[in-house]
Amino acid sequence: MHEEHFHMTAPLILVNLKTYKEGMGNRAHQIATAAQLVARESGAVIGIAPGYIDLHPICHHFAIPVYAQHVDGYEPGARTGHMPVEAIKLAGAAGSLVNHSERRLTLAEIELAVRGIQTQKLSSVVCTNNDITSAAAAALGPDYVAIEPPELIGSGVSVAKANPEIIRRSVAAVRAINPKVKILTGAGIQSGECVKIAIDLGTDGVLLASSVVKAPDPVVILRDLVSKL
Ligand SMILES: O=C[C@H](O)COP(=O)(O)O
Repeated sequence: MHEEHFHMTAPLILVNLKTYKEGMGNRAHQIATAAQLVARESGAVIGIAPGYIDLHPICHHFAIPVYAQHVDGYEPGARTGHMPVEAIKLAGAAGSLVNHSERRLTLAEIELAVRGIQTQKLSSVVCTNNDITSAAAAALGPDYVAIEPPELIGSGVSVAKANPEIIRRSVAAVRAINPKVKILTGAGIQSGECVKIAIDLGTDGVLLASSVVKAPDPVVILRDLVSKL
């Protein structure tokens, strides 16, 4: 999956399973099955970011981009409880989120993780909370910056509708620093309309979680999310 993913220009719908009970084990496989089905029938690029335990089996059973939720930039070696980039690559991951709002890192750690991901030729998605941190993240040259206002995460209120200004400002800030960096936005994304607003504001896709992970039938939500692409 790696090569196609790097060269893709289509918008990315990236579903983070977080540590929701509804996103673990069999349910992670159910969401991956739904993502693959909807991606195939729509032509959209739908990736998922499962927990580490589910990363390897999902990478090997599904032809969708699979991301780790976090990675450490350290070299493999005498460290305990860390996740080297080499480990997620061996598991088959396409890349990793870095600095998610629920897994914040120091600036030095973000830089180390982005370099490690680049060295392994995987895809990096650096999460940010506003336009200023988006500009700082863009200076590190990741594949994606994902702007998510923390107060809207998991709220059911869509950033695309509640705060389109922060998306606009972040797109401008990232483009001014490095126009090659792609942009995702997230927090409360739940429908095709949210995705359309995000794309129309100049982003390259969305990062979302609860609306898909907690849905009784993830296929229904995923079909709606890609309906206006
Ligand atoms: O990683 C995903 C984001 O934190 C958004 O979460 P949410 O879609 O539940 O608001």
